[in-house]
Amino acid sequence: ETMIVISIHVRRLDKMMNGSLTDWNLSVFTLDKMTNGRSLTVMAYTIFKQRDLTKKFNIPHATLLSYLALVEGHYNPMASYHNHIHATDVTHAVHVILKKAPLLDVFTDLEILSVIFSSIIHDVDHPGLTNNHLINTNSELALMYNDESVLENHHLAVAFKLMQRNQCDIFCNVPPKIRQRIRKMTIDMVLATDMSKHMSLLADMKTMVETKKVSGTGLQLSENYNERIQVLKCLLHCADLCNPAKHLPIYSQWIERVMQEFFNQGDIERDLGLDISPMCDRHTASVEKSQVGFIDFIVQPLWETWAELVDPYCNDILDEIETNRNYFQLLSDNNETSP
Ligand SMILES: CCc1cc(COc2cc(C(=O)Nc3c(Cl)cncc3Cl)ccc2OC)on1
Ligand SMILES: [Zn+2]
Ligand SMILES: [Zn+2]
Repeated sequence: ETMIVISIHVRRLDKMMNGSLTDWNLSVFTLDKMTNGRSLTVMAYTIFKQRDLTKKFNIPHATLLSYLALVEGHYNPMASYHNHIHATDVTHAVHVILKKAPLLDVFTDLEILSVIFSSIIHDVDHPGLTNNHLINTNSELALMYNDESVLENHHLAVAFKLMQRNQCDIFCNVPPKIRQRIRKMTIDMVLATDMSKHMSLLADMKTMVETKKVSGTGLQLSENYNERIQVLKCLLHCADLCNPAKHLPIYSQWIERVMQEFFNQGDIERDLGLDISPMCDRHTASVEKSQVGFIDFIVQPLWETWAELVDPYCNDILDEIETNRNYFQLLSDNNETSP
């Protein structure tokens, strides 16, 4: 599609979505159908406009549209989960979390630009395989990145490389020092989406909870970069893990997709005679059990710590997670009892 067609989509949807954009349970699947598979460009452009980021950072509209369309086109359509719709979902989640009362006026425009930019690009060109699989199969990517946060390093390299394309440097009018700060924050946040960093991220957040007095209104963050980036890393990580916090019809579609992706990897590992990765064997995996485990060990502890540190009022999210967890626990019990 030409830029004109996309900007027509954007303008038309901008009006429609204006109200619903901050709706936590907006269906990005419906949005993607409405935008002919351009939900990331439309979502991201609308958020940039609503937050006045194009004006604040002097981003030419055509450059923004070109870069967003280029990034969207570099998400892997063959990945059933880690495609451009996941990026739309995470970008939308970051936008909605940032709008919550305790976070209003906490972050600078630069930090808001950086975390929204990070969510847009955070999984670009994902192969639909895990880091461990890429390492165990001696892939080119693992070789390139010495087995360390292989995918996350790749997403970052691709995103910044694409910015060098003609008329795609969205930070062309940003002073070099500020560009450098955006780049540093983006690298730190996207590297922190590596699940192998989850436990240390959670531990650091719990430390912050211990030391941080959350004032009556919102989070009081110091000027210290490490403290501020810590919360931003967690924000993006929470958004990356927001599926179980959505209404069941939406959450179920993400389960379908992640299962398909994991099982596809398991099929490859079986064919190669490798050990099949956890939850990736379609012949033995229990979807219900793995979701209960995913919620109990990863998602609920993360969101509960987020609530303690930042948003004591995100009970609606914690309630949704618990409701979904109990639903899959029930399914799992029934599968046990009934033969
Ligand atoms: C049977 C396959 C299976 C796998 C799981 C775990 O479930 C999920 C896991 C993930 C999940 O692990 N996402 C992810 C993140 Cl946040 C960061 N880096 C890599 C990855 Cl893969 C995202 C969504 C899920 O369910 C909706 O539950 N069942
Ligand atoms: Zn990722
Ligand atoms: Zn992701």
